[in-house]
Amino acid sequence: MKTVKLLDREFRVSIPSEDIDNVIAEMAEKMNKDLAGTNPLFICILNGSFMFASDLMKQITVENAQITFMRLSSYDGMGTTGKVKKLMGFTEDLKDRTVVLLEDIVDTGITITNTLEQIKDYEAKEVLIATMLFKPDALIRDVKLNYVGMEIPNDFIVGRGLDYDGMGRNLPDVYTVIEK
Ligand SMILES: O=P(O)(O)OC[C@H]1O[C@H](OP(=O)(O)OP(=O)(O)O)[C@H](O)[C@@H]1O
Ligand code: HPA
Repeated sequence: MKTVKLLDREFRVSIPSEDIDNVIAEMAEKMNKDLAGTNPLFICILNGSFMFASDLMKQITVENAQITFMRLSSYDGMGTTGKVKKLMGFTEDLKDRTVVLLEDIVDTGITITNTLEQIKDYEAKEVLIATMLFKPDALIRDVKLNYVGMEIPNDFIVGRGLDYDGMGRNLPDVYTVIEK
């Protein structure tokens, strides 16, 4: 079993990199069809989404697609603080645009619903949500996800952009914590 130690915790591979590559390719294919002619603005929610956004955007062929970034943070160690801090905003005008929020993971749903709230006043034409991973059993907010790469169990994971106290974002595979 492939494992990795990060700080005080051990993790085991739970989703190989190729499986994630495949679901991202499927998401891109679907978006290329759905979003044709919309001049979409993708918003990558940093930090965790940097790798997903990069892998996805290389496969987006929609004409006039754009990407921008915002940085939010709510996790401390392995748990949500329940409070979403905005650390960096964006300057683009969203008015009358098709906006696609890019998330590495929707877990409790607190971050994504908070983001929707934050951009409500920008009067986008529509706001779609694309997430690489989704934990349905952890969700405590009512939110519609338009593109979901993979549904996963409610366990703490790292890799592919996701971190444990800043560690493990660079791992291409996804790892699940081994409970002590
Ligand atoms: O659905 P939720 O329970 O809100 O969890 C999802 C959010 O948690 C992570 O961000 P985090 O706050 O850890 O910041 P990071 O992206 O910088 O790691 C992840 O990137 C999502 O944005
Ligand atoms: O399982 C997770 N791992 C790392 N970061 C996260 N942010 C939400 N859920 C997770």
